[in-house]
Amino acid sequence: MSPHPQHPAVEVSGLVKRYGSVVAVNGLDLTLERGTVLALLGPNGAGKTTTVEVCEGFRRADGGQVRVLGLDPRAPELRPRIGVMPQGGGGYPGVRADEMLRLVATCAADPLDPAWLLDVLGLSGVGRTPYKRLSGGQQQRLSLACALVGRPELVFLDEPTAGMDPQARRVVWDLVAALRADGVSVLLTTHLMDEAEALADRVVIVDAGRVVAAGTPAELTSHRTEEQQLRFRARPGLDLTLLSDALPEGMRVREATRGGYLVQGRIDPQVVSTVTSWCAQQGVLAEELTVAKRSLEDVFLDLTGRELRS
Ligand SMILES: Nc1ncnc2c1ncn2[C@@H]1O[C@H](COP(=O)(O)OP(=O)(O)OP(=O)(O)O)[C@@H](O)[C@H]1O
Repeated sequence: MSPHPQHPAVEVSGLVKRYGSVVAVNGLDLTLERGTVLALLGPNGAGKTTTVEVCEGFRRADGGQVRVLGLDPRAPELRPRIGVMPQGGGGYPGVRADEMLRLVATCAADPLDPAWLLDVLGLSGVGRTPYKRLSGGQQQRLSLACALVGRPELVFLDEPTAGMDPQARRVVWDLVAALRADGVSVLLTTHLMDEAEALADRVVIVDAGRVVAAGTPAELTSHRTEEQQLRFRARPGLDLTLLSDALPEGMRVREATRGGYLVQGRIDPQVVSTVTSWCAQQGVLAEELTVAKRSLEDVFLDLTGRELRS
């Protein structure tokens, strides 16, 4: 056995964080294994940023345990080993993009070449542009470059692709995949289900400061393996009582959006036939009929509800 067993990159247990009377994080547990990517998903105000900021050492926990690379998150020796991309940029308004990255690079023992990193992130053309004149997506990419230039073992990315166009998002996704391939551990927050599905080894869904589900994207979406969805479009307001009676017990049918119908349960060929025959009896053509398993977004909405958060 190794004399220095490797600790997980991040270990959080029973984390509690309050802001006055607001309980932002309420007994949250998560583990980020080394060399893997973990995505924290949750509605607005769920406590994702607060959790990440405690792990980064920027906020003090009110309760629970947090270890980062086996250390207290506020330990000074962690600074050169972690990279942080905060939500919403954080650069000095007048500093030029390349100056800012070079400045951060000087703090690292063995930094990446800033010019190369600017090029990888598609920022070479704006290297001389002051931070305040960069677009939101360019500021985000510069912030990511600053998080990575010191060759960290662990990076925290808070909504790394927020405000980016699809091309820039793709560059960031490729970069995160490359980091993982290099053995870097990544803890990211996102609202994008496709981002979590594409990048993360594990997804932790948080709501109201607590974990409501955790697993690989495949585990989360196949939690109820027999559960599938049949969707079709038809004229709005169809009376679904007869269809409901004709379907096997346990199947649910509803008009999920205006004219968009959803049948949930174990979808087999007989069910598809029942739905199309019923449509024929109603004299309607079922358009865009598809059968699919539950997506990560369906799991997320089932767990966290469909109403908007303030
Ligand atoms: N500095 C603060 N002072 C007071 N309350 C705060 C502060 N920061 C966050 N909160 C509150 O704590 C709760 C959790 O916020 P947090 O930013 O951690 O959530 P989040 O999941 O990151 O949300 P979002 O997806 O909108 O970024 C919210 O109710 C928020 O209003």
